[in-house]
Amino acid sequence: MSQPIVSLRALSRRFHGPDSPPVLDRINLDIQAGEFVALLGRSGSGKTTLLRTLAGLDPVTEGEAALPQRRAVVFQEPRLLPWKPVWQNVALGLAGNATTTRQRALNALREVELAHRAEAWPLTLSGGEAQRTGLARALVREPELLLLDEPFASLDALTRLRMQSLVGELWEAHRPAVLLVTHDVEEALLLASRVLVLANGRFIDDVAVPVPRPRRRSAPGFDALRLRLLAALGVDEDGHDAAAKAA
Ligand SMILES: Nc1ncnc2c1ncn2[C@@H]1O[C@H](COP(=O)(O)OP(=O)(O)OP(=O)(O)O)[C@@H](O)[C@H]1O
Repeated sequence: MSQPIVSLRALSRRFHGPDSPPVLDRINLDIQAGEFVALLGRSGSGKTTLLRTLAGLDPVTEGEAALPQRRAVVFQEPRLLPWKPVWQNVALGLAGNATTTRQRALNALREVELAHRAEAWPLTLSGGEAQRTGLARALVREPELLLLDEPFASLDALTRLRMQSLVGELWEAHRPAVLLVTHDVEEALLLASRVLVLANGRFIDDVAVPVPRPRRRSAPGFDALRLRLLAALGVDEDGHDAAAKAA
């Protein structure tokens, strides 16, 4: 296999001094170019901390991290600058003259089906449009590693479904490596080539998803993977704590 573009070795993260319990505990992780990885875990398991480390937003103090140069993040909230129109938010920080950066921003907006809102003010966007702007702002940088931190969590169910398939299409078109942090087992299985489960700062499962694309929940094997991942998360199908039910 070729050289991974992300390589973490014995990476730990503590927030309260060298003797505090680690939030990430000697993590090893390789991500290959173009691989779509989903990261599942219960609340507080360290998912965002890991994503922030891969984004270079959190320092590496224990262990080693090799990361690609071009990385981009889409957060749960789009974090747009309200005083700049949509296209300028997308173009923010791009190198080049005004004409080419505008053109690049417009191309990215077209890819997320938002070219018609290029001149709009962020506060006039719907939640889904704002998130698509965030996605365009990430794509325009042509990232080798795209980090998605629960990007659909605050969207309504239908918009969420549409965004999921849009992200799948964009990944197929551009093939960045992706790390998608999510709470949603089905979302992970619809999008990722591989699903990791984090608990107490360690990976407790690492599952390949050999289901052909475009993925359907009814595809053979999908449900077995869903049940396996729910079991790893320790919840039953209705979201109840499996251990509590067994007791
Ligand atoms: N800057 C920080 N300072 C101190 N503690 C932190 C900091 N960031 C995260 N933590 C702690 O690290 C643990 C893991 O947090 P993290 O946000 O990575 O979890 P998560 O899996 O993303 O949770 P959620 O699904 O609820 O977003 C939590 O106990 C959290 O309180």
